[in-house]
Amino acid sequence: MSKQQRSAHNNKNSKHGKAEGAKPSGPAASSRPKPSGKPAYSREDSKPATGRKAASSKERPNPKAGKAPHSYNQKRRSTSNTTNAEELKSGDIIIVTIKRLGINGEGIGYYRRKAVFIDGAITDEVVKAEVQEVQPKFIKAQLLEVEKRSPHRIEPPCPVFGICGGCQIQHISYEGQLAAKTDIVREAFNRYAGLDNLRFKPILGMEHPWNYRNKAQLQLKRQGREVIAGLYEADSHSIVDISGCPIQHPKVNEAVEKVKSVLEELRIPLYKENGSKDGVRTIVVRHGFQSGELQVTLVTAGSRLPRQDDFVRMLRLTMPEVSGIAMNINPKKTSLIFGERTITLWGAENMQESLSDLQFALSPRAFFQLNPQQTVKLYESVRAAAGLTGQETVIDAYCGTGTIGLWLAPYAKEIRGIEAIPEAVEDACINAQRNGRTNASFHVGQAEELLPRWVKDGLRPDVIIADPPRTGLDPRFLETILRTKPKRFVYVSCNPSTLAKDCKVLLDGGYEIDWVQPVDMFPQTSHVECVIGICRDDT
Ligand SMILES: C[S@@+](CC[C@H](N)C(=O)[O-])C[C@H]1O[C@@H](n2cnc3c(N)ncnc32)[C@H](O)[C@@H]1O
Repeated sequence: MSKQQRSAHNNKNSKHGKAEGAKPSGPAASSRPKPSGKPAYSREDSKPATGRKAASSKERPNPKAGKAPHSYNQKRRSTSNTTNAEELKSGDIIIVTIKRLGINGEGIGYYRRKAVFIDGAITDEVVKAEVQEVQPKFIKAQLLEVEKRSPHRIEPPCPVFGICGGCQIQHISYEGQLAAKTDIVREAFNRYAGLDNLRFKPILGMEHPWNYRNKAQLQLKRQGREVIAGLYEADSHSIVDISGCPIQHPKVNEAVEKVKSVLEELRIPLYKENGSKDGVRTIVVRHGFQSGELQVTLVTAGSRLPRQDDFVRMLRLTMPEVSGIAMNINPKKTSLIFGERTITLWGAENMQESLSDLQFALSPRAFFQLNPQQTVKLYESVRAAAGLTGQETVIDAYCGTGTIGLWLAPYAKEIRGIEAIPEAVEDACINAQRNGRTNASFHVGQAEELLPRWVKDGLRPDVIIADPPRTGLDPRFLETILRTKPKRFVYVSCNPSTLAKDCKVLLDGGYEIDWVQPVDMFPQTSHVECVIGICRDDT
């Protein structure tokens, strides 16, 4: 695939760098559910969807204990279940039966028909909780004591669970987590698309649901001489040290420690240290599970890294397996981790990794699924949903480094990928060539702009696949699907709310959902990935 074959289009408004983790990032959709017969709530959409959230109170109970951190009797104001929900005040004590888990892993029950959100409570438990916030449509309460315990309640193994915002449901057995995630998806379709009879395939879980993350993306602070790398505590900007994080691969943890020690040793300034606007903001480490390679990227606020040569020399000595060291410059204060400019400080511009028998080049800013073991299951589900015969023209929208398109290329006539990040498209083109996928091309652009343009120029895709960030599909993209009427549409999503809302638009436009396949890409967190096969018969 030559560079000339790529589209020149490169829109400045791309959601660069938003894709970590849990495809991680970007706010969840802000639209509110329409009033229904059920008690309404919309908090799940008002929370930032970093995927790394937990209970918000400073005086947070440890959800594993099922006991209050302070005496419940001392705080008691009212345990009456006869108080009107409107009359409740902060500090009141209520007893709630938990009906299900919400999208952020919180227990949801009802008090006088008003939804109550309680972090750390589990479905079917009866809990005592202290009211923290009373809003017109919901109540937020803090777990004090578990009166009736779920058989799925377990001791969370991580010492910072409940403080670090990374995992939300370590206190639930893995079996319970899988069931809860399926319920979260069902509830989203029920609430946002009015569908309660969809065919759900059993969720695809992991045999060992730990050490699965191939990438760490950590904020930095200095404590004395020591550099601390971690995640933000939920609802705050205080950084929690996550050394030895049990969902990250040990090689990733080890690499983070080494980068920290070099930053410490060389006293390289961190962002905002001593009032400076320069310095290192974030460290990003990615590990190739198959290749064994390690890619280290420092995200800096300024365009110069103090003691850059010493940093490279020392890091290579400490970490001989490092394959590339890069610096990404992000001068702006936004929720995006990466800025637009990346400079290779040493080694390879992109890291090598493989999935099954496919080889991939990955540049620092390009998205790659965080859980390689589950990615193979995810992509096989996409293949099943696409129903290819070898004759189809397939659009791989939001294609990243071309992974889905290249997975499907042997089963289709032509693959055309669209991706907003130029480096990821360069990677995808290299990947197509390296894997001999001559029927695949990849193009820089916004999916909602490039697809309509291609359709205007006469393209009639048979199958469209979309794997957007958490924000879901742009209305222009949905409108193009409805106008173009591909036989099949495959939606890969990490946000059940936006997924269900977008599917509703397609269903109203004549499509039908074949099945829903939940895939657990992020064990111990409340996130759930889904592949949905959607089709129409009138084309
Ligand atoms: C969840 S990732 C999926 C990547 C790929 N399908 C995979 O499995 O690795 C979403 C991708 O969409 C890209 N993206 C975000 N907004 C976009 C837009 N409006 N148009 C095209 N690509 C976009 C991101 O850069 C990211 O690479």
